[in-house]
Amino acid sequence: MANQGDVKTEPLPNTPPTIEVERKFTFTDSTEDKLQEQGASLIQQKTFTDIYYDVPQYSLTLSDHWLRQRDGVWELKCPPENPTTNDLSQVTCQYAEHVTIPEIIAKCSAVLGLAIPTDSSMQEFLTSAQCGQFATIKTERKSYSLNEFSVDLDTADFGFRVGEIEVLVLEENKIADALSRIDMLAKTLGVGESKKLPGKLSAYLQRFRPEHYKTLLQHEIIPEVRDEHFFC
Ligand SMILES: Cc1ncc(C[n+]2csc(CCOP(=O)(O)OP(=O)(O)OP(=O)(O)O)c2C)c(N)n1
Ligand SMILES: [Mg+2]
Repeated sequence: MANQGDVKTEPLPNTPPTIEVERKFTFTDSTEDKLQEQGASLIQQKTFTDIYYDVPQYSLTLSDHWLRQRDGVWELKCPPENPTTNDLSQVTCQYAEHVTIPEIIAKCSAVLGLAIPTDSSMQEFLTSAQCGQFATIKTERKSYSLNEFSVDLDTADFGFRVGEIEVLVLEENKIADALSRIDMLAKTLGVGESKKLPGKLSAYLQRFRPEHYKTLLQHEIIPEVRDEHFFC
């Protein structure tokens, strides 16, 4: 995660992308007790709003590129250059997170096959690419810290709840190790599901953008969302 604090600062140029290795899980009231038993401390409780963007043909999300503004700050989550593939990558996600505008424009333009100058503003990029908003999600997040892990318990405004264990790594050769450490913690917390769980955006699309959801599901970009994933 990047730039989620209350103070919005422009990221420094040439900030290397961090790689987020994360695993989603379904949480219950007892999850917080288990976290605290393991020595986790509640470090933050906050609310934020994400606005996601794509072109009408869904080209960005079909390429697993997730362009959003979180409380007004631009972020792009996309696959790392060299993702790790092993058994644990079936239940865990790896994303590079870009936060500098030139990088975001370069990555998105490449996916869209457009030559948009990287010194454009985001507004110029959106107009040239015909890119618009497709989802707005308000999340209440409780963040726990446990050793190198960050554990987020998210409740979205449309009745969807999901937990995430996350480790940030700076180099791709550290991904495999992060995957197995996340797996150990998931088992300790009793949340070691055997397949990927959908996140908030997948659930949002299933409920509010069925055409977009069906297209991403058919291309195996997102996992299937079932009714039991919602709590109201
Ligand atoms: C299990 C799974 N869910 C969603 C996707 C598609 N997808 C990938 S990124 C992505 C964008 C949303 O990322 P996510 O981590 O679910 O949101 P959030 O927790 O609010 O952001 P954070 O604070 O962690 O930055 C999507 C839909 C996928 N490939 N696999
Ligand atoms: Mg996440």
